[in-house]
Amino acid sequence: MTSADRWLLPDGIDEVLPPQARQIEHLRRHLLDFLDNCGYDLVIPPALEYLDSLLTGTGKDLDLRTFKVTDQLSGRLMGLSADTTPQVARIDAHSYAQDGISRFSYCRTVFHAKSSSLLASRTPTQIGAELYGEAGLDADVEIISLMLAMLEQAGMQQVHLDLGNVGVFRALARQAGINADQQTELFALLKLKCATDLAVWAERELSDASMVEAFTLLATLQGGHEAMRAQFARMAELVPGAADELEHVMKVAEHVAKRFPNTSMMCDLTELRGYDYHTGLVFAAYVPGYGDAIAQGGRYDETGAVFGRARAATGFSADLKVLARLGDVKTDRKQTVVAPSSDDPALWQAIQQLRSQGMRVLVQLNHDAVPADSRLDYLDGQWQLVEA
Ligand SMILES: N[C@@H](Cc1c[nH]c[nH+]1)C(=O)O
Repeated sequence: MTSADRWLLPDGIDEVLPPQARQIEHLRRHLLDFLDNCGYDLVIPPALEYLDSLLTGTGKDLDLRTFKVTDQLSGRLMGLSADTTPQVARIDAHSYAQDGISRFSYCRTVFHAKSSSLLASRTPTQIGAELYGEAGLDADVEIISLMLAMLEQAGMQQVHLDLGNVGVFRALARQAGINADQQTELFALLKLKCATDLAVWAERELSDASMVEAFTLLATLQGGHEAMRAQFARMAELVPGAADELEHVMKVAEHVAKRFPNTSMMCDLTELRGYDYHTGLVFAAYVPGYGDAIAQGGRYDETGAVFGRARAATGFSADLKVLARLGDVKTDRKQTVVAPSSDDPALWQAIQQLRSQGMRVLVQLNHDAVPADSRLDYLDGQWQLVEA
């Protein structure tokens, strides 16, 4: 290993330097205060825990994304948390199981063995909120509104919202009786958003003509919610099990549009992004010039069940570092004071007092040229602030 190699960071792993680190920290405090003002209680789940508890009930995609290590103490396999949501679900179901509605927020580093996209860091700072105990429209509208309001607080402009519903796909798959392998193939085709390939697949794999029509229709369910009405109605006729979920997407879209008239919005039922644990309405926010979602979330009503308490659940997450970069957060420049190096206890007292008032005070060391707004000088028998 050459000395140059020793300083190499692994792919997708970054270090944050001044002044970006200060901006990120400023934004973290601001957004957590905002989430607190909205009634969300901060939780800090462990970064490392036994793999069983970390991955129980979450699905294969999170497993593939999780770094694994052996615990030298117990010999058991542990994992570095790749996503805070299942851990918060466990807190809600088990460690902090309250009656009624629970609201939690979080902000911490998570670790991805495999990054979620070419743009994404393998150590994102995941910030988000989760809401438990309410299955209805109000909870979905609350959490999407909270996500959009938080993005506003982070300085995001021209946010676009995508609404999808994995429940529609699941209801369709159930009715058509397709197996797990066929579902995987379908997922891949829907991700490519190629209606012709999907139609060919449906003709080949399905005998029931109404199911062929339903799958072909699914590939076209993308557009403004008003424009989608007729297609949604046809889909509900073909797949009665999806009718409630379709109606739900429409209602959520109407409510969110009233609160955020300037946010462009699109329903996209071909969008099956998200983790395996999502069960219903899913959503993602985008801004121009950035190819990935800047925040995403959805319903995951089943996750708490494996921890002993199935609860209605919805939430969202974002990467704080991405928000800080795209939102161009302005941090106030603190007034900087330079003080001489001296063992006078009165100088030490004066320095501490200025620091407690929020000023940045540096003690000048040898050859240290500090750009400062003012300096501490000994004048008329006391330490005084003088313009630099
Ligand atoms: N944790 C999910 C988003 C989410 C939060 N709550 C529900 N879903 C993600 O990072 O994609």
